[in-house]
Amino acid sequence: MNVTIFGTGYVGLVTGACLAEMGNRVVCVDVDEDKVRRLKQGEVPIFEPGLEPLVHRHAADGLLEFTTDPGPAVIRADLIFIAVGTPPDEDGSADLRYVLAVARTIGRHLQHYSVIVDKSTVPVGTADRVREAIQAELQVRSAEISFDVVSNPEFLKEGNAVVDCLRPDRIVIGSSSARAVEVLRKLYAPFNRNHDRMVVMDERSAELTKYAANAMLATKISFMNEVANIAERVGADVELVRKGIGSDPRIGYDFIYPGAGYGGSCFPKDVQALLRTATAEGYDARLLHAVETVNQSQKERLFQILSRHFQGDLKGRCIAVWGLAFKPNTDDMREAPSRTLLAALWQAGATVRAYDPEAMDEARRIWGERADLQLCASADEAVQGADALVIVTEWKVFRSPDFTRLRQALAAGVIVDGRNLYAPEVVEQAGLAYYGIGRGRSLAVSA
Ligand SMILES: NC(=O)c1ccc[n+]([C@@H]2O[C@H](COP(=O)([O-])OP(=O)(O)OC[C@H]3O[C@@H](n4cnc5c(N)ncnc54)[C@H](O)[C@@H]3O)[C@@H](O)[C@H]2O)c1
Ligand SMILES: O=c1ccn([C@@H]2O[C@H](COP(=O)(O)OP(=O)(O)O[C@H]3O[C@H](CO)[C@@H](O)[C@H](O)[C@H]3O)[C@@H](O)[C@H]2O)c(=O)[nH]1
Repeated sequence: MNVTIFGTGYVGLVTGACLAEMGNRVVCVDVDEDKVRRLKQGEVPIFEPGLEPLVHRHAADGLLEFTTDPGPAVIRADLIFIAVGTPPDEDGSADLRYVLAVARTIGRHLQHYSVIVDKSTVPVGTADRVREAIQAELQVRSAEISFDVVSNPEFLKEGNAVVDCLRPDRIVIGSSSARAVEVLRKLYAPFNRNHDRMVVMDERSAELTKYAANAMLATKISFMNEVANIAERVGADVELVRKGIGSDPRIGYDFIYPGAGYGGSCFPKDVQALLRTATAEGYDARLLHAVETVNQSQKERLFQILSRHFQGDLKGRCIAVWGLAFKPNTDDMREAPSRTLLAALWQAGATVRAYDPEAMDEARRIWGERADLQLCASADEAVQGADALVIVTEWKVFRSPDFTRLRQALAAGVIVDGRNLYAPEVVEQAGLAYYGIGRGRSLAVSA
């Protein structure tokens, strides 16, 4: 089928490459000229495992093209995906300006029936607004062209996006048009070979499904961070508690890892947007408030632990940081807990030596040159001459360091394990002070 995708970010580019992999002819449109130029030259602007080979393969066989020119891309399409950003507005609600700009562009160029598929995460009611925006442009042209707008939220995870897209748990389709659902059934048939993953519902329910999924996952994380904070106070180890509850299939092991708080481009903004939707409808979503509040204070935990260890005086201290990306296997630093930590360390007069396997360019882009930040070429280099080490992101390469060497490198001999990667007793045997998250066994809490 002829597919056009607006937006070549994590969702648009991955979707485009995966749909090309299934034999569709895909054109990706973006307003960012530099991004499109790089993509045309075969440069994939984001780090996402497995994406580069797919993009190269289908750019070479002609199934995947990139352009900044929306007109021909709209005219050729059986399906048009909207996969542009929906960042938080000033009050936390989703900013729909990019989605609606694409809708107007579609309306200006549409020539024949197409299915407009919204993949961006958008508040309930957006499908109606997209439909109205397209219709308004058609009226300006006095054009009578039928089209359908479908909500098809995306559930991929960064770092695993290609696998998630090729083998989705479910494909949620929100549409009241039988014709549009048929078109999507055909498009997604190769993804449905072993069992039908399509869940068809109305647009509003599909839009809410996306927020409900992210809010549920964020709730699990905040709940577990809350349990971790209780565990510290009562002298229990949350890692044992995690295993103890995860073995109950009703709870499960997924998304119950305590840590430095959730980050990324989705959970923080989507929890906030759902809260705003509820508030706008006169409902006080107390649970969502709590999820967000717990997360904000959890992002400050690593700094609090360091500050307590150094008795409130971090001025002139040098802190090594392993991991800057908001999670492993990505270079994305949007809302990353590392940013909260570094800001607090700088505010307290400390300097930072940081290393991340993939996010160094992004870190350079965000912070530029500063006297209080050394971006290091390796994990080893980051700890040389530092007083303490903080693990913020659980990259595999940080999982089994040589603690004896770390003891020699770290002047004050302190490890803050923000992801509970290590066994406290093993770290302590090397003569290091160990602090984890919710590991009451080794941490007497007074704060
Ligand atoms: N990143 C994820 O893991 C993920 C997963 C599921 C859903 N989502 C949702 O999908 C949407 C996109 O997220 P993303 O992370 O891919 O965003 P992104 O910021 O990485 O990419 C968005 C792209 O859209 C482009 N764009 C903006 N206006 C445009 C226009 N008028 N025409 C063409 N292109 C335009 C931007 O230049 C940018 O390249 C958001 O609503 C997000 O919440 C994201
Ligand atoms: O047990 C856990 C699991 C995750 N996290 C943190 O939660 C954040 C988000 O992680 P993850 O969900 O793996 O990454 P995203 O790429 O943000 O994916 C989420 O957001 C996407 C955008 O909406 C959705 O499509 C995905 O289904 C949803 O998992 C990260 O900071 C993680 O460190 C924890 O602290 N503990």
